[in-house]
This record gives sequence, structure tokens and C-alpha cells, in this order.
Amino acid sequence: MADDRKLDGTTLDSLYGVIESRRGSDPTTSHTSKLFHRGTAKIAQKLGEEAVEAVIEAMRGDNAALVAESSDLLYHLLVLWADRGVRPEEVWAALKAREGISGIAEKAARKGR
Ligand SMILES: N=c1c2ncn([C@@H]3O[C@H](COP(=O)(O)OP(=O)(O)OP(=O)(O)O)[C@@H](O)[C@H]3O)c2ncn1[C@@H]1O[C@H](COP(=O)(O)O)[C@@H](O)[C@H]1O
Repeated sequence: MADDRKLDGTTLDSLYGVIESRRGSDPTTSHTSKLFHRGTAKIAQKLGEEAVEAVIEAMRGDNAALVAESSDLLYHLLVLWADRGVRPEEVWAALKAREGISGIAEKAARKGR
């Protein structure tokens, strides 16, 4: 059976491509275009709201709702990246650079600086 648990950016990369393609689209027919028109502060606010909703579903123990809210959260995060001109590969590279470095060790090194 294929292992579909591995982390790869393919789905997020392709969603980012769709989001980028919505620049200049009609905001009455594209939710992404509507968000771009509303600006960074509104997109950031939506991201925060989706994060809170994901937290609420996790605390309620509703995993199906957590999956749905996580999808909303990731979509709005990608819209924020696109709005700010951040490319997914920059984030993938930052994550890659952390591979094999424990968060505990990284925090201890930061405190020592
Ligand atoms: N993944 C998503 C996605 N996730 C959530 N949403 C929308 O995000 C909205 C969140 O609902 P809210 O009521 O909170 O948002 P809102 O209507 O702006 O509300 P207010 O800010 O006014 O309170 C809903 O309309 C969802 O449909 C998404 N809209 C689009 N996508 C993806 O983006 C692609 C392009 O979408 P369009 O730009 O709409 O063509 C789609 O094909 C999808 O793949």
C-alpha cells in the first residue's frame, strides 16, 4: 500500500499556482481575488480566524472538523504568502534547513546567543 503520509509540497504548490492565477480575476467570482482586493490586513485577519477555528475543533475532539478548518487555514496562509510575495519554495527551504535539528536543541542554542 502506498504511504500517503509523507510530507511533500505538491498539493500546496499547486494550490499556490491557482491562487497566483487569480490575480486580476473578477472578485465577484473568485474568493481569492476578493481577498487580494481586501488587502494584507484582512487576509491576515482571516488567517487568524481560521487558526482559532482549528484550535477550537481540536479541543472539541472533532477531527473531521479539524481537517476542514486546517484546509481553510492552509488556503488562507497561501493567500497571505502570495499577497506578500513569499514563494512556497522559500518556506520549503526554511523547513529543509531545520531537518535533523531538534526544536529543543535549537531553542537552547538561541538562548545561549
Ligand atoms: N481552498 C480554498 C478555500 N478554502 C476556503 N475558501 C473560502 O473561504 C471562505 C471563508 O468563508 P468566510 O465566510 O470566513 O469568508 P468571507 O466570505 O470572506 O467572510 P467575511 O470576511 O466577510 O466575514 C469561504 O467562502 C470558502 O469557500 C476557499 N476558497 C478557495 N479555495 C481554493 O482556491 C481555489 C480558487 O478559488 P477562487 O479564487 O474562489 O476561484 C479553489 O478552487 C480552491 O481550490
